[in-house]
Amino acid sequence: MDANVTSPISIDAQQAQKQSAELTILGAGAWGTALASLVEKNNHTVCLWSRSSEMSLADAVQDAHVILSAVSMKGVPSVAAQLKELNIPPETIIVTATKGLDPETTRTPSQIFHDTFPDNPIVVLSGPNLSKEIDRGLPAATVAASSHPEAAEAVQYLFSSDTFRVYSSPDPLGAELGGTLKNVIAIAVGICEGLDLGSNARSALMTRALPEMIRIGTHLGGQAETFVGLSGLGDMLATCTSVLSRNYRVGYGLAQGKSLDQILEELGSTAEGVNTTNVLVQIANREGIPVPISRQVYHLLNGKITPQEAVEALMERDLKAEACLLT
Ligand SMILES: NC(=O)C1=CN([C@@H]2O[C@H](COP(=O)(O)OP(=O)(O)OC[C@H]3O[C@@H](n4cnc5c(N)ncnc54)[C@H](O)[C@@H]3O)[C@@H](O)[C@H]2O)C=CC1
Ligand SMILES: O=C(CO)COP(=O)(O)O
Repeated sequence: MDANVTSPISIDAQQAQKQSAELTILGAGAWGTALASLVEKNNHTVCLWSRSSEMSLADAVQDAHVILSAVSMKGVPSVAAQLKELNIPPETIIVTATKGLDPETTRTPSQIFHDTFPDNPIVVLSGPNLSKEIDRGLPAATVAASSHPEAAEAVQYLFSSDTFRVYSSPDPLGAELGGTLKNVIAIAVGICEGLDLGSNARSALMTRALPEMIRIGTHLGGQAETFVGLSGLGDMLATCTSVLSRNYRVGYGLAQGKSLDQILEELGSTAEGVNTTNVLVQIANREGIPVPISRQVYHLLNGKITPQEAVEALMERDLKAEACLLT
């Protein structure tokens, strides 16, 4: 269900149509709605569009200087394709806030937007940003990353406030992959917590997950240092330690013996880590990248092993030197 049905900021479609919108947000779910509130707080004009809006997509984006996509991964290819039909000017900044991988092509959302709009500046907005905390006005920080520094800066100023601190970065792919890959790790840590394996196990899991994220993230084009920043380690810490995280709750539910279908129905909202795990393992198999933690999550999500067997498989791997971050 779209969160705009019960949204605290309800933007009348016809009124929004008449306004000159600086920013149009596509996707009125939990994250799109929270982002719209942040921008409204800064006195910018924002138009919040969803596929169930009365307003057409063409009307929603016609005056936008910045278009931000906060739809879940499964909606990104079609939203990009619909936008493509609308002759978006090349100076319009396109921001993506989705954390996922396309199952058809294994591309990230920023890669999809870049391929669709090669002349537009693309910015990734990603960080430790649980929307329920943002909705409460609690302090948070995030990253606006782009290979166009002036576009990253524009997005930085659009969203920054006394409760939301935005850092810029020149590494969009690294920022995006950090936010995406940590969802798989949040499922793993949720399992660990659901099994009540203790603080030592949780610490070991999160620490060893970081080189796994860096290994795959750098292979796909991200910069290693980005993964130890807010959009990587920072987001992993937030998501793996909070019951507000839907991905964590997927893992927790699995450890309690619930079926994936039951967990997702109870969540009633997007948990991108499920799809991301499947795509990630597809990439790892294709490219020969070791992803031991993600692989156990994959087996578990696909009903091939029990949570206990996943733990045993990780503990019984060949012994090795801890060595550097990338091994
Ligand atoms: N909720 C959060 O705390 C945060 C979420 N994110 C990411 O933002 C994305 C969206 O998450 P939420 O808003 O939480 O999910 P949600 O489940 O609340 O909302 C998903 C939105 O995507 C839209 N959508 C899905 N398929 C579509 C399609 N084919 N065409 C148009 N719209 C479509 C839905 O209508 C809905 O508005 C996810 O990738 C998530 O990982 C990122 C940071 C924080
Ligand atoms: O990405 C998020 C926080 O940064 C949201 O996490 P969940 O999708 O697991 O709720």
